[in-house]
Amino acid sequence: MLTKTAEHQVNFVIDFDSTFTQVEGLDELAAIALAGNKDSEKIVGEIKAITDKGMLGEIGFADSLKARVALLPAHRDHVNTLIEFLMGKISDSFARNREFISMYRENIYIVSSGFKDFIVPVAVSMGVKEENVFANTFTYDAEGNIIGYDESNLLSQDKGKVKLLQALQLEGDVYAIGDGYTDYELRESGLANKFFAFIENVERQKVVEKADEVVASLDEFLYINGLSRSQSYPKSKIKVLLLENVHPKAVAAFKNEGFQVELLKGALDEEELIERIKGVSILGLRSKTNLTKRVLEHPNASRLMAVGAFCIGTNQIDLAECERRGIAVFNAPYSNTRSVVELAIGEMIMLTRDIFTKSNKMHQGVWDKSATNSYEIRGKKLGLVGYGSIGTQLSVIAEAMGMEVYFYDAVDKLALGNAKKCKTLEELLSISDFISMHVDGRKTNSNIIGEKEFAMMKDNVIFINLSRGHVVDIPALVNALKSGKVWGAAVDVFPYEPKTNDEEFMNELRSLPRVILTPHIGGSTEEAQANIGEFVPSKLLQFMNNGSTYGSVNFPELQLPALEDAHRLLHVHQNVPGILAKINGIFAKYNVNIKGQYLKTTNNIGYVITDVAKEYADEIVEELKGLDNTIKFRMLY
Ligand SMILES: NC(=O)c1ccc[n+]([C@@H]2O[C@H](COP(=O)([O-])OP(=O)(O)OC[C@H]3O[C@@H](n4cnc5c(N)ncnc54)[C@H](O)[C@@H]3O)[C@@H](O)[C@H]2O)c1
Ligand SMILES: O=C(O)[C@H](O)COP(=O)(O)O
Repeated sequence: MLTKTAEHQVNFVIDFDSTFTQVEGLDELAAIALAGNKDSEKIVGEIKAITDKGMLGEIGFADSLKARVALLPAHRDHVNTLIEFLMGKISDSFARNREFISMYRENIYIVSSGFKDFIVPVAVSMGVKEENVFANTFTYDAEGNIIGYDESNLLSQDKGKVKLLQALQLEGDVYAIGDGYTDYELRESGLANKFFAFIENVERQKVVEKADEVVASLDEFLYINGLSRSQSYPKSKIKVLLLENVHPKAVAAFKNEGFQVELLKGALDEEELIERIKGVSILGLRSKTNLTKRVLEHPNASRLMAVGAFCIGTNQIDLAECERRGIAVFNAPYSNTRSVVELAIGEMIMLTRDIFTKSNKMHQGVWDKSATNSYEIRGKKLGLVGYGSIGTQLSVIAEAMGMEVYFYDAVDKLALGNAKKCKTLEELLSISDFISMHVDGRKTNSNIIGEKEFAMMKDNVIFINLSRGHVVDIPALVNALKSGKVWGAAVDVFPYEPKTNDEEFMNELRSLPRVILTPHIGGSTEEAQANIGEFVPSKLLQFMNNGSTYGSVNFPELQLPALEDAHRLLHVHQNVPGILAKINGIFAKYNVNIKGQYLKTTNNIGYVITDVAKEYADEIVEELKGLDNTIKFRMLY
């Protein structure tokens, strides 16, 4: 059975504010009651400050409660509004673990120094027994205004939780879960066997220090205690490392799912990456961080499951090594295509009108009005090297602007519009007025444009490289510019690029006239980065949550159905004959009911996904993991 139960009776004493729900109920009640009041911010601030002091044990609880209620001009209607608000603020990990709550209903207690008036409806809606909710109660006047609270209630007193638990005399072990000092006091008093500091919503150092265990989600608590839960392995224990300042949307996407996320602004070199990849399961990078074999084979990278290239190019990643290790890689193949195309068009116009020279002169006070060496792009021949997503989109737009488009691609591509296919690179180079590079960054594309290729070009050609730096031999381009073979150039990518904005850009192209230099920003628009920040995490999350690999650049591609009332076992293995039979042999041996099974292979690896009934023997997992040629195994609940 995967669904384990505690071997002996355990009572779960759970705090409400900032634990069961994400917020402090009384603070929120104050904000609701004071909405529109000119002193609202001040009074709510005072109430919150007192709440915090109480949580940290810096003032006695009874004093803190009295002070806060005295500041609270609330009515019964405000309490009703608060209840509605709190229904939407149940902590994520509690919301997804209703099954645990119903399974352990008899032994789950909500013990709070808050108020039953709003706690009971919220807790009961989640399956908690009303009789098991212990909290204070407000007193109201005839008009429904809150005028105080029941001061005889143990929970309104100092050490109220301790007194209540003494009175309850629970049988069996007691595990206290909460974010406040008063929750720890249950452990200190000996009434609780263990105290779990719950930090999903708020982390208080003084409380964390006292904890037997610190849990970032209810799943983590359930995992530690071998209890039934919604996640096979708690996401709060899974590390996501995002590099190169990926869009905040990406950070939010992973945080919202409960992962541990770290974001670094710059790229990392090999040594730094080896250091930082320790314990990381999901890595996000852009074009500047190289994920090499050396990094991948280091023991620090042993937890790596998935990589997101938050860009188009994936030449910086050793895809084959990732595949060999069962690490799925995803990218954003179209999210910045348009941005690159727009930049290329803009640069062609700027160069052919020699705008930068004129603009620089103007800044020095020189008025040089003349049409000499200034041309339209209309009617000129544009030669595209690489006719993929960017090349084709540029082809269509350039043609709409009146250019004659030629292209050369390593594979046979259908021409769009009136574009003309060139059979050889030489043919394309010899007829084009503008040459724009849009090949991918595979190693064999190193220096595909060098002295020989520049020599084949027309005189006064305009040359653009927005693809990858190593595609063009820079000294050869410098010579071609100096000799006048190339009239002007726009270069966005370089064989070596600074790791961060703090590093100086060093390149022989610096200071040459009619050369537009940009810091690899072809894809750096707000639109493109926001698109990428949504697209890549969505692929990574699908892989993590459901096993789907659709869109992966190195893995067998599978679009899997949602997981319904089953456990999903994901097995990655070397692609040798007989593995599927062996896997199914294990299922047959343990008489497991298979609900669905999917298999896809590449030349090197196989990916088998099996959905099975929730009840089966734990030994199956061990046997599957132990099968010869297994690369990776994981399980989804
Ligand atoms: N400057 C930037 O910020 C920026 C932004 C996005 C993409 N890029 C770069 O642009 C590249 C192209 O992007 P894409 O989306 O069009 O990729 P793509 O894979 O759709 O197209 C690349 C095309 O180049 C062709 N090709 C590869 N090697 C070739 C060669 N030697 N000769 C002729 N054709 C060759 C391929 O067959 C393919 O059709 C990316 O791989 C990336 O490196 C740069
Ligand atoms: O491959 C890409 O998409 C571009 O080179 C952009 O890379 P970047 O995200 O590092 O700017």
